[in-house]
Amino acid sequence: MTRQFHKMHGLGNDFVILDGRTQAVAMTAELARALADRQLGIGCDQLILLEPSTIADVKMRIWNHDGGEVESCGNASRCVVALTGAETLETSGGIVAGSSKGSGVEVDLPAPRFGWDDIPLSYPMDTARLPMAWGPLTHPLALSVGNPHVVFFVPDERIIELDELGPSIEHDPAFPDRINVNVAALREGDIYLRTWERGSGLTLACGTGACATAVAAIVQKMVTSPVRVHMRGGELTITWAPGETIRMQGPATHVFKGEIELEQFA
Ligand SMILES: N[C@@H](CCC[C@H](N)C(=O)O)C(=O)O
Repeated sequence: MTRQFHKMHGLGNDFVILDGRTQAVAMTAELARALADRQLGIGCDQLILLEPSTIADVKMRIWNHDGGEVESCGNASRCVVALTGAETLETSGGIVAGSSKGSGVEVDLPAPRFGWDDIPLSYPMDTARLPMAWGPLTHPLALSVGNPHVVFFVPDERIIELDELGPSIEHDPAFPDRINVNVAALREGDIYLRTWERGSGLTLACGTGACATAVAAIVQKMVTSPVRVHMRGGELTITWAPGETIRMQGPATHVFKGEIELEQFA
């Protein structure tokens, strides 16, 4: 039996979106991994499944490239708002509000939490194991914007070998559920960001990473809100003040829709 899917991206962070409200989709880690596979499946950073919700317009479930189901996805939130016209999304990381604005989409993520449950406020970094390029690290902050992020401010994000150290920080015992790793530099009042994503590796953009990094910079008075966050796939504008939800503004692109036989992956 074929299922319809949509291929979308937010600044090159790409998604396969299946609507489980109109067709039966029983998602598993194995099936998500198979669909996300860029050689053997459709290919994406995250697999998104829409389901009915009793507390929002739609429930959005998210699986990373490795098949792990996670709490939140900023770029996908904009894509789902653009695709469905939903104004509220239920995620396991909290309720996301959104609306299409002109050529872009604006979403509000839940207010951030600094150091939560058993996550330290500041990552207990053994800086001795960091290459010199990481420079004199300012306060690496761990925070949740629905999903977990650690943010390092470095002299120049472009020279950081994130594919080397990203995995070891992602899997550090300090983060029992693993973590998304952000390295950012400040230039002319803007943030320049690269993210090693939990379960998906280096991506062209990370919406929740942009939100977490902007919040970490604002709370340490390194920038003022609203702030532009530049990533390899493009830029987002983040607006936040302590105690508030986090507003993210940026594009959502529909690439194509297709059909696929899920049973082939059984
Ligand atoms: N790319 C997404 C984040 C997707 C989930 C993240 N990798 C995690 O494991 O929490 C975004 O745009 O926020």
